Amino acid sequence: MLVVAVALIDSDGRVLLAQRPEGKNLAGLWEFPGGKVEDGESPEHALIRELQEELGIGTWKSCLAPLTFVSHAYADFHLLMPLFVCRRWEGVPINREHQALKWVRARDLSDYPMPPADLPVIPVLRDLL
Ligand SMILES: Nc1nc2c([nH]c(=O)n2[C@@H]2O[C@H](COP(=O)(O)OP(=O)(O)OP(=O)(O)O)[C@@H](O)[C@H]2O)c(=O)[nH]1
Ligand SMILES: [Mg+2]
Repeated sequence: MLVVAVALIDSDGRVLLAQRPEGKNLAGLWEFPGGKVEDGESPEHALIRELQEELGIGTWKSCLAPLTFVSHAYADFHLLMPLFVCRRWEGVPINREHQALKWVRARDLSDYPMPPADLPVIPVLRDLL
């Protein structure tokens, strides 16, 4: 499964985490906004679409910088997830689909339970920030 996600970074160097909705797999865990890449979509286009759907913000391909990727074997599928960094967008993120949104400092990321696939990303973000 190809999923694209983003670390949105604000002007204070905090990262936006979003709590997965009730009823979805991994409900309650804190994830990076994003979602599945649909047929015929580029990863960047899928991410721009998901940011609009999930957070009501707009951004541009030129503002998406590749950071790392995740490759993780879940019991029922293998997740391949490119993770972009984005520091410029228009609008203010609003919570349209998640249980909660939270701006988190890099050193505090481990206080928020994340999907197992995401754990290797934490030190990468700490180094970046
Ligand atoms: N968005 C996102 N998905 C993640 C992360 N880590 C991780 O394991 N995933 C997995 O990636 C898969 C797809 O995510 P998703 O549920 O957000 O997909 P989506 O937005 O397209 O939702 P939908 O299928 O309900 O329309 C899920 O199985 C989810 O558990 C993460 O940090 N961000
Ligand atoms: Mg999603």
